[in-house]
Amino acid sequence: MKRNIDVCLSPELIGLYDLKGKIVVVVDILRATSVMVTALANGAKEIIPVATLDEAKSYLNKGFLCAAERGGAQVEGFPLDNSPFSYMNEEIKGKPIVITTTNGTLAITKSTTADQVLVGAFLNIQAVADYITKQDKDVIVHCAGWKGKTNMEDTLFAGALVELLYNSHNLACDTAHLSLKYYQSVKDNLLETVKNSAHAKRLNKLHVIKDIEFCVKQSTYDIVLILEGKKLITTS
Ligand SMILES: O=C(O)[C@H](CS(=O)(=O)O)OP(=O)(O)O
Repeated sequence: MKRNIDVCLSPELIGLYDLKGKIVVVVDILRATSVMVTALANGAKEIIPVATLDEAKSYLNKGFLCAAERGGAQVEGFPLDNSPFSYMNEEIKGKPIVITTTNGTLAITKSTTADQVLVGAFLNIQAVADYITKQDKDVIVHCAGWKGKTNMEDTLFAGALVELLYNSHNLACDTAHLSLKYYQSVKDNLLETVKNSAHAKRLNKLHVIKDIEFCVKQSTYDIVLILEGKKLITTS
């Protein structure tokens, strides 16, 4: 029997969805979930996503390696920022990393009533789709958006995942149709499309164009991130 896939376009709307018994895939392409996938693919032990700076500070005071970003910029006093390129070095290998960002970590903390919480990015989209097809569960893609608003790049990821799961999952509601059609209309020109997003323009002011180019690459990493308690780890 086919399962269902639905798309929630903002954390402000997640209360309208019943997450119980379902897999939720949280996505924040620019850049939180792309960073998390990159960090675990490059040897970090686990990611501890936290919603607030105060929580991150308490981990920092205990000696954890911490990343904090607000408004796209690294928060003073924290050693790591929100660029995937900061997670490709020896410093992170084998270590837990605490991350708080403007949108992505909030979406994760709002998803915890689900049966399973996965973290998705274009960087691991095929691995996420393959994992889901082996589970017998309905799926909700939870787009982190930007400060409660819908955004282009997370909606495009949702559409791409709907396309990959089209044969195993029914489209539960209109947002699944919308995101699929939107993705299919621009998928041959994904980078140029995302470069025109409001989020990319905000980040461009911070000179992170290479981050955007990296974050739209598909299936660079063959790993799946799953939330266990408060930690994101790779599934075995
Ligand atoms: O650093 C990022 O990529 C963004 C910054 S913001 O949304 O423009 O403030 O944070 P994220 O939580 O990864 O969307």
